[in-house]
Amino acid sequence: MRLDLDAVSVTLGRRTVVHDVSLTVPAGGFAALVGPNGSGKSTLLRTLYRAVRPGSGTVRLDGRDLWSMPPAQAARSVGVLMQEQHTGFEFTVAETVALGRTPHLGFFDRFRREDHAAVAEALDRTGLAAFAGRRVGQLSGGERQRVLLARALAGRPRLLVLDEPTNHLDVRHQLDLLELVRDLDVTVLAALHSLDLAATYADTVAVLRQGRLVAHGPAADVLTPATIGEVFEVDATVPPGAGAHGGSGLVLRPRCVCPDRPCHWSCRNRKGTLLSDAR
Ligand SMILES: Nc1ncnc2c1ncn2[C@@H]1O[C@H](COP(=O)(O)OP(=O)(O)OP(=O)(O)O)[C@@H](O)[C@H]1O
Repeated sequence: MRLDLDAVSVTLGRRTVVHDVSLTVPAGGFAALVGPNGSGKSTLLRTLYRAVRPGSGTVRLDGRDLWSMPPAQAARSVGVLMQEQHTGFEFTVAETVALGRTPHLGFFDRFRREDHAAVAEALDRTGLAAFAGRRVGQLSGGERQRVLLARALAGRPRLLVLDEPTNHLDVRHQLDLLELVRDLDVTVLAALHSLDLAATYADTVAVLRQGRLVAHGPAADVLTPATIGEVFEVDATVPPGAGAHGGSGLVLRPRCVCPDRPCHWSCRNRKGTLLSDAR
């Protein structure tokens, strides 16, 4: 399913936090969304699962306006793994994953064979089949994250929206999750904080800064020292040979931007100047 964002802007309260973002992810493509804290990644993703309506611009799935679709059709098309998503701790893993079938069921419908099959497949793909009868409240944070991914997959979405999906996961499970996502026959837009994971797994990387899209393209073109240094306000270098085995190859160090504007808290700490001294 092709995803097109066309000049999407979002205003929250009185502040416009996403400005005129246009980008396309082709059917089956995997785009990573990177940017500093507060740059608007989650807000942009929320427009894709109809949690926040754009103030202007359109979101289209295979050419159809997502916000004009019946809600159930939109819910069937888009699977979501949000940051800090809550689950009923008393439910078992299988019951939680089964909730992913809700958009496919009418109010009085019982589970059909295809619903059971979708749940079993999602449990299997995420390595949770052995956990099916465990209560979600008895799982670790990382295991719960996998349950939420399985719930999203159980809906057999055609667009998967992931907001920091590797939160809580150890390094092995971060790689497992992104390998799984990359190999799905699904279009993916994922906010990621790790530039290395974005470079390794995504087909393209979109960079947001203060709500504006500043670059979108293959990682090698986008994750350059100049762009990343400017957007994240860090010193970025690529040592010779770095990146040859995957990842961005970037080595990042904090940068002092004090001459341009009030001293950032981290460089103030490095210089040993306390906030109270600076006032
Ligand atoms: N409900 C809200 N009302 C007003 N402003 C909000 C609201 N939610 C978020 N914001 C602001 O919108 C901006 C973008 O937030 P958003 O969560 O989209 O950023 P982000 O890039 O996902 O950040 P992070 O990397 O920290 O998760 C931030 O400045 C945030 O303070």
